[in-house]
Amino acid sequence: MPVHGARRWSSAASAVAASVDLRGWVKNQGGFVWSGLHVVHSGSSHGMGLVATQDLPQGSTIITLPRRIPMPMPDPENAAVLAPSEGVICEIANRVPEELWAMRLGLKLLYERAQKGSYWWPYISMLPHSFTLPIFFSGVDIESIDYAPVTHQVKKRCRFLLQFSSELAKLESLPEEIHPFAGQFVDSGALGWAMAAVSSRAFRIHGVTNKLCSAMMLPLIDMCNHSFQPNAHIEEDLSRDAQDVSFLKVVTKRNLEKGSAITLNYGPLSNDLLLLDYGFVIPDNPHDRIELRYDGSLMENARMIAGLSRTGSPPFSSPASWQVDRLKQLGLADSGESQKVTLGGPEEVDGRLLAALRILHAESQEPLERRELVSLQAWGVESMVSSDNEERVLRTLCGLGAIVFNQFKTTIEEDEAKLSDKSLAETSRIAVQFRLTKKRLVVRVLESLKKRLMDLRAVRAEFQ
Ligand SMILES: C[S@@+](CC[C@H](N)C(=O)[O-])C[C@H]1O[C@@H](n2cnc3c(N)ncnc32)[C@H](O)[C@@H]1O
Repeated sequence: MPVHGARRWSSAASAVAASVDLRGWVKNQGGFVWSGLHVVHSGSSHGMGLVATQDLPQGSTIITLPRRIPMPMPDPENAAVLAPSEGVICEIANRVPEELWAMRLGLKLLYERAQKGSYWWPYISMLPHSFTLPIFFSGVDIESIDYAPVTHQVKKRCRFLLQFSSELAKLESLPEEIHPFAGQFVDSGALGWAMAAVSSRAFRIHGVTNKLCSAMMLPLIDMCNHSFQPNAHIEEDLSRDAQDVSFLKVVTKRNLEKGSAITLNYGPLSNDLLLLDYGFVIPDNPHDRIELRYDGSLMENARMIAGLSRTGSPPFSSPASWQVDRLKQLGLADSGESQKVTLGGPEEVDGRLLAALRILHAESQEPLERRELVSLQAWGVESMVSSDNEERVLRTLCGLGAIVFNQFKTTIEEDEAKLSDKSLAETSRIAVQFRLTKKRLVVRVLESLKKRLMDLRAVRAEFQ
């Protein structure tokens, strides 16, 4: 099922000398690269990166790219100026589901990679040959992720790549002049390589002009690694000169010391997205969450695990009609996509899940009658139905956390022991790191819920 690297696929770009001076190329194309900026191998799992070889003050521009350097998806509305083979790219890109946007731009990358004399050769030849994204993991490593929402996505992407490559095999009947990949068969490995190159390196810039909304490959800028506390950011360059050449620039957000790695924030991404699209995870990621499908039976199990007896309320799996009405308002009464709820993230517990449990634990509808749904979805004394109801909600959430935690096949200690094995393959390491971050996240949420419970009990004791 996993796809294999693009080994068999030859590219025109590979004919270029292995070591291309990307900085020199950017400058030759009319861009600016600060003289103290160097491309280095970070010596860690981060791969290549950019470093400052001198101190630099905050607000300094370190890279500017002219408009012609970024590689966007060809615009089908400009069909008149596109080469016929590029028009074919636009056409096949339309068959790619929206959620796999990286594959669309990946087709353009493969197109350029196959063209002799492509403008982007110097850039493409510098791209990594392999990626640590889970579409390239072995079946064992995919299973070892041990987290259904992600393994499901990985398998879906692998299936798509295999199916799409057999669809693209039909392009073989096209005459070579209009064949988008210069007559070559694009296998699932080549497609996976391109999708990975794009998902891990393209940027979606939301600038002030409407031309900046689509994803683009940004040569050199894409050598910057990620940090949630970045020291640089990308800006649209509004001070264009008469030739309208500068387009995007990277500007320092802080004073840089000599030796600092230049980092950008790739966005408020969960570890799921970081793993799927970039092939790495961040321990203690503040944007990470555990995804669950809301289900009355699951809530009922959580209640039982928490040791809570049923008071006057019906089982959570068959709530009273007034409860169903409120759950419907939350979008949690019918099955479907909208039933995704989460634990973790800045709010710790998904507001809809919190509100649903407050509703399910209410013994009658009276205390809820005057309650707005938004209020039920927030933490705080004013959002509680009653302190007794809140205690039950918090305990049920702890039960839910325990269920989630126990679903993992290994313990935190076992994962830590595995990671201490220096001979562990990189992809196996990433899979274990991923599931470990999820478990630690559940532990953090549980600790925080227990603290809320203690605080609530302390307040209750004060008023008794
Ligand atoms: C936009 S590229 C950055 C340049 C890249 N390091 C290279 O070798 O070309 C994004 C990739 O860099 C690596 N990376 C970036 N930030 C990272 C981080 N904070 N931790 C681990 N790997 C990171 C991941 O492999 C990711 O897919």
